[in-house]
Amino acid sequence: MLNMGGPSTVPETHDFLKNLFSDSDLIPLPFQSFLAPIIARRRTPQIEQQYTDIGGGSPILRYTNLQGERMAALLDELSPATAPHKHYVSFRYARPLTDETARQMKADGVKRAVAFTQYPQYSCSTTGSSLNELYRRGKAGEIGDVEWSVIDRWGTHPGFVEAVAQNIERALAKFPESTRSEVVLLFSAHSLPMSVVNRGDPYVLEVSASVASVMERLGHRNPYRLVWQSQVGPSAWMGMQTGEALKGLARLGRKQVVLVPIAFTSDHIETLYELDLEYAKEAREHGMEVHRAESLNDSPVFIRALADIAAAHLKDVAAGRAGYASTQMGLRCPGCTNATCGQQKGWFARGGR
Ligand SMILES: C=CC1=C(C)c2cc3[nH]c(cc4nc(cc5[nH]c(cc1n2)c(C)c5CCC(=O)O)C(CCC(=O)O)=C4C)c(C)c3C=C
Ligand code: FES
Ligand SMILES: [Fe+2]
Repeated sequence: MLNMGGPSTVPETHDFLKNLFSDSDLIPLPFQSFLAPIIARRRTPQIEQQYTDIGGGSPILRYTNLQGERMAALLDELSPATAPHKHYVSFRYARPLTDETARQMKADGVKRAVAFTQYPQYSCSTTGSSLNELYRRGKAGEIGDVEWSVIDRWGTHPGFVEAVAQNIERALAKFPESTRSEVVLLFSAHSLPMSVVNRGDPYVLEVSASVASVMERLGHRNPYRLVWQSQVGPSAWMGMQTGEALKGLARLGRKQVVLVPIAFTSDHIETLYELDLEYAKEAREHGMEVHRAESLNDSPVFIRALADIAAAHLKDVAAGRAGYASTQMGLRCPGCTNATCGQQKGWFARGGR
């Protein structure tokens, strides 16, 4: 289960940020190994405060383990031919990091594994970075003799769409029935720098496809927009920004809003801090009524979807109906200049050999 991870406790924040700013697949910096620790240290106090404000750390490891355990149990029923199943967590910036998981898998003698991204939509800055790291460890022999396949995206899977839709319906139910159909659904995803969008990264398109699927499932009973949050630094990022959108809606007199996190499956500072504590509070000051759809977290509908996605994948690969990775994963961004992307894709297409 691949994801970025988050500091489980506040004192882990610095290492998390240092790993994040050291990742040239996410943030290419000149003199990266020199600059990353400096930027991380400068940013640590502010981010530590945010993790303190949301209860002392990121819940992502707890939720990922819970999702993984329940998914594996369901998989034993859905796919007895490949049982028993076991989940491992591999985070890009927080423990358990890929090298730690690699050692564990090697010690356990794992022979067959699925690299299952936990980002619903594909970006080279997120899933791509995790796969590049896994490829480097695998190629160096750190994981042992494993046959790999990849689940690289699932942003329009009906089970995922259903789980998001149900959480939106629960948030909508908090509004009075008389005005409920006027509530604006504001889907919010982590933004991307325009430099990444403009090299042909698929994320913006895939997040849009998720939103379209969820709206279809909801029967288009409410107006909606997709907006983008959490940009960092001075460069141009994909917009419109979530905070600006809320202000604009207030100005237009559209004062009832459901905020929907659509690109991350468990709670993190971006939902709990940015959406709940910053934006929703500010919006209420503008006289708005804002409710947030819950993150998927331990949603049984979502966990069932994870198991369905994995079961279908295992069946397809075993039957030779699909390669080790999707056809979409085989295509590099037309503007990609990162040689590792090409090597990684070739390696996974051969089952990690
Ligand atoms: C799936 C969504 C995400 C994409 C796409 C993404 C791209 C991206 N992010 C940065 C820079 C930073 N991201 C930071 C934190 C962070 N990012 C995501 C998700 C996506 N990022 C999450 C869920 C989190 C937070 C973890 C949490 O617990 O909340 C940070 C660190 C925090 C900070 O310093 O503000 C940075 C920096 C870039 C440059 C990028 C695309 C290239
Ligand atoms: S940046 Fe997208 S494939 Fe390399
Ligand atoms: Fe980010």
